[in-house]
Amino acid sequence: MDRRRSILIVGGGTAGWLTAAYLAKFLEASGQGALTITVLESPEIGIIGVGEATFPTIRTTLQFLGIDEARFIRETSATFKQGIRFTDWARAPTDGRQSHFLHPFEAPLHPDGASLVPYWLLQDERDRAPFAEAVTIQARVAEARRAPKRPHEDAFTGPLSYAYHFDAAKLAALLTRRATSLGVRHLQDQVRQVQLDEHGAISQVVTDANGALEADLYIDCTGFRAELIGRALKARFKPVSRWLFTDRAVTAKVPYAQPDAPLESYTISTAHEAGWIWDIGLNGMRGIGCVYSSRHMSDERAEGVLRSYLGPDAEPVTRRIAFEAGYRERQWIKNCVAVGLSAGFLEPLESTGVVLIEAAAAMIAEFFPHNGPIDAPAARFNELMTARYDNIINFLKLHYCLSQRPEPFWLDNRDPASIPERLAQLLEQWRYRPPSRFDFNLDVETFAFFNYQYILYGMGFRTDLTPGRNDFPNVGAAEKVFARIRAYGERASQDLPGHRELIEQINAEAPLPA
Ligand SMILES: Cc1cc2nc3c(=O)[nH]c(=O)nc-3n(C[C@H](O)[C@H](O)[C@H](O)COP(=O)(O)OP(=O)(O)OC[C@H]3O[C@@H](n4cnc5c(N)ncnc54)[C@H](O)[C@@H]3O)c2cc1C
Repeated sequence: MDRRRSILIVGGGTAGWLTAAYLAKFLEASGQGALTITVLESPEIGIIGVGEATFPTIRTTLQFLGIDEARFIRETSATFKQGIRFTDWARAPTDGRQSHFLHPFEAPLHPDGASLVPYWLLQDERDRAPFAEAVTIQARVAEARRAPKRPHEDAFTGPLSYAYHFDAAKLAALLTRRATSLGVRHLQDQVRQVQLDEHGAISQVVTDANGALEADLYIDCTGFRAELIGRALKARFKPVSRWLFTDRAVTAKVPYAQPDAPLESYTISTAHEAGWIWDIGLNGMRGIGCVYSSRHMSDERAEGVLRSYLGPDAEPVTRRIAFEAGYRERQWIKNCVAVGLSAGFLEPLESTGVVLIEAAAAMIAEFFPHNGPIDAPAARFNELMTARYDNIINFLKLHYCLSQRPEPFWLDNRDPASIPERLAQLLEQWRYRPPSRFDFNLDVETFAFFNYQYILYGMGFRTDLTPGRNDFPNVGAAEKVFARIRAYGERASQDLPGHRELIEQINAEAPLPA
């Protein structure tokens, strides 16, 4: 067959434009430029416009797309993200005293192939350094409000791993420009009807202004509306609310109190009685959202929790978003594949929405059948994506089920019946040994063993190695490495530029020609 195959992407949020740009670039990069790709989006419906925090994979994706890092930072009001700081998750504040721990992106230092983790576990709990601070210099650097890189360093790389916080609407606009420059066709229109053929595949989508449109592959990026995969093809949605309870968010954007207010290079996640609050420092604005379980908290109470977090002087315009935690087990059916919120959404914790889009886009690009049945990759795609969702559920649940907070939401989260079986098995094993890379199948994981270690030991989980203490004889050598991490961390906190300073410097540079 020498006819060019065509792809119609319905939806122009992060999912639609990232997938479009990725496919266009991949096909160009691999010299197979024989496809037509169209994005159809409805300006009336608009995009969800949340999703401001990302995971380090985004650097590789943006670099692959050929987007200049400085331009990306300027055009999306982006800041650097070195991890997440969890406040009041392990226990509720007492007498106003809060507890916190950091989940940094940088893996624990692993000198000469030997893990430091057993040696940290065997230290005296009463006076050892917090886990993240003991095993990586990134904790000190982030807490000192330093950037993960210096201005002269190459794009998308630096001494420390990082992702970004950005304005989601501005990212969609930037991706639109990039995708169209790669040859993606852009239609602004609304799909009113999706027609199926006698085999149950999509035969055409009917739009207001462009009539009926046909393609070989339809990519559903219509967000929670799931117009193609859900409404037309009736792909079953698998709710996961028995494990993950949050289902609402009330969000606000607020200006900084002063132009030189501290700019954190981590997402602040503060637990409350029935969920948590995200606080994301963008350039010029803070994005804040209160995530909660409607079974445990009313909408009015959630708004009150958000307002008291913001303080008496803030007058935010708030927005309420309802979601149902879950995903579609069949995300690729016949000639339709879903990417983004139409495929599933768990909750905002640990910023997995955009990572799942990146994973799906990369898989569609590599699997794309240039000839033969268009649904040939469907079974494998569905297997890999659902495994990814299931594994993320385990990681998210870990944050909730280890908490010692006393409120009903947190007690319900500790109920063994609410803990997925695989996670319960792992937790049992981790009482006797720390998480290992062999616990996970990396092809279908978003989070590695060390991400689990940061959460476990940040939350105060105990892995008891004391009966086998003699199996870890290199205490002296380990202590020297801990001291080196401390010293390097202090030096890096002096040497690296301030986070706000670096963001301001990048924004002050002359923009590149378009
Ligand atoms: C409260 C909340 C917080 C989140 N926080 C994060 C986070 O911090 N990090 C992260 O990675 N992810 C986060 N996410 C997920 C993230 O927002 C999404 O993964 C991401 O924005 C992608 O959305 P989307 O493109 O699938 O959908 P949308 O942005 O909703 O886009 C849907 C598109 O489809 C179009 N459309 C719909 N129906 C039609 C039709 N009939 N005809 C034509 N066009 C149509 C719309 O116009 C729009 O262009 C969060 C999600 C929620 C709900």
